[in-house]
Amino acid sequence: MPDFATPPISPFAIRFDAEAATLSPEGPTLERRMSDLEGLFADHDAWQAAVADGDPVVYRVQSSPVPEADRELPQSITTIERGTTAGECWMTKGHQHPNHQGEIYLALHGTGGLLMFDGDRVEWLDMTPGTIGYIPPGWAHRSVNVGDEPYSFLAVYPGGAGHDYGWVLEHGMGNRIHRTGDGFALRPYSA
Ligand SMILES: O=P(O)(O)OC[C@H]1O[C@H](O)[C@H](O)[C@@H](O)[C@@H]1O
Ligand SMILES: [Fe+2]
Repeated sequence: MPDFATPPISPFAIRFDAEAATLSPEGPTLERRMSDLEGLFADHDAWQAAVADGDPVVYRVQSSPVPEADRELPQSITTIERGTTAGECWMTKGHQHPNHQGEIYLALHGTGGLLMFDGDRVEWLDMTPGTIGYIPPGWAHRSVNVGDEPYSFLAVYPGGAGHDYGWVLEHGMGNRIHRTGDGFALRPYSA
C-alpha cells in the first residue's frame, strides 16, 4: 500500500454555476498572460509584439478548494479569451500528465476545441456547451478558443496527475489551429 502523507479532505458541497462559469467556494485562481505562453505560438515575433503591446490575459483558471494531491479529484473552470497571434487561435499552454491519468472537460460557453497528442497521433474534439471531452491517460491536451466570444470549460482531474509543460515544448501538439475567413483550420505542426 502506498503511504499517503495527508488524508483526503472532508466532504463538502461545491456550488457550480454553469451560466456564470464559477465554482463556489473558490480556491486558487490563476491568470495566464501572453508572456506565460513563450515558445508556443509559431510566430515568435508576433508573440513578442503582443507581450510588448500590453501583455494581454489569454486565459484564467478558477479552481475549487480541492487540493491537487494524490487521490483527490480537483475541479477548475478555464476561460480563454477570443484572440489570435499571427492567425493562431488563443489557447492554453497545454500539458501532459507526468503520472498518466485521464481527465474530463465539460464545455460551458462559447466555441472551443480540445487538441490531444500522444506523441504520434493527433485528435481534435469540437467543444460546444454540453460536450464532455474525454482525455485518455497519456495524451497531452490543449484547449483552443475557435469562436467569437470567450470559451469556458469545467475540468475534473486526478489531483496527483501533475502538469508537464516541458513535454509540449519538446514535442509540440501535432497540429496548430488557425483562424480562417469562415472559421478555423487545423494545420500540421511546424516548429
Ligand atoms: O495547464 P494549462 O495547460 O495551462 O491549462 C489550463 C488548465 O486547464 C484545466 O483547467 C485543467 O484542469 C487545469 O489543470 C489546467 O491547468
Ligand atoms: Fe490535464
